Amino acid sequence: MYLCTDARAERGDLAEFADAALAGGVDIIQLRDKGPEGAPLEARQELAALEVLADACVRHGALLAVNDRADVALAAEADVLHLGQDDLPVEQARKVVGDEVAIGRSTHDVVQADAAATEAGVDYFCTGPTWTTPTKPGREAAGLELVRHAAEHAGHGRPWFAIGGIDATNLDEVVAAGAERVVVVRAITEAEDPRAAAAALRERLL
Ligand SMILES: Cc1ncc(COP(=O)(O)OP(=O)(O)O)c(N)n1
Ligand SMILES: Cc1nc(C(=O)O)sc1CCOP(=O)(O)O
Ligand SMILES: [Mg+2]
Repeated sequence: MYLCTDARAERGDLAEFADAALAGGVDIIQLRDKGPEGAPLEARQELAALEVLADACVRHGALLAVNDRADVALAAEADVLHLGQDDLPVEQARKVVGDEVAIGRSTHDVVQADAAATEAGVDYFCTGPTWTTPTKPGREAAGLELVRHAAEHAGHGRPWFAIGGIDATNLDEVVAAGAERVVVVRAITEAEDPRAAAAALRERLL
C-alpha cells in the first residue's frame, strides 16, 4: 500500500502522522505537496519534510518516494521517484538518479498503461484516477476498466497500483477488478485515526 501525503505544514504533525500511517501498514510513503495554490514547495522545504519522512521510513522499514523531481530524489536519498506523463521523461530521470532508485510512472489510459508496462527504466506504474477525486482536480476518471485492463493485459511482470478516489468504501471493487496494490491520499491523510484507516485498507489487500 502506497500513501501520498503533503508536508502537513498547517498541522505540524508530519512525523506523528507518518509513524501512524506506517504502523498501520503503509509500505511506501511519497511526499506530494503541491502547495496551497498548486505552487510546489521550495526545494529546501521539500528536503526538510523528506528528512522527517525518511526517518519514519527507517523506523518502520518502509520506502521513501519523491514526486516529480529527480534532483530532489537524489539529494534526499529516496528509494523511489514518481513521474507523471508531463514530468521528466524516464530516460532522462534515470540519468539523474542512477540505477538504485525505483522509478514509477502515472498512466491514465490503456495506451499509456501498455507503454509503462514495457518502457525501459520503469519499475512500476499507476492507473488512474479510478474515480474522480478532489486531490487531482480536472482529471477525468479512467474507471475500473483501466484497472481491469492492467490486471488482464498490462501488468504482467511489472508491479502496478490503482489510484484515485480509493477508500474503505470502494477498495473491494478495486480488488475485485484485479488490483493487488493501491495508492491513496485522503483515505489516510484526512482520517481522524490514520493508523486505523491504514490498517483497515491494508488488511483487505492481503
Ligand atoms: C504513486 C503516484 N501515482 C500517481 C501520481 C500522480 O502523478 P502525476 O500525474 O505526475 O501528478 P502529480 O502527483 O504530480 O500532481 C503520483 N504523484 N504518485
Ligand atoms: C495524485 C493522484 N494521481 C492520480 C492519477 O490518476 O494519476 S489520482 C491522484 C489523487 C489520489 O488522491 P485520493 O486518494 O485522495 O483520491
Ligand atoms: Mg507529477
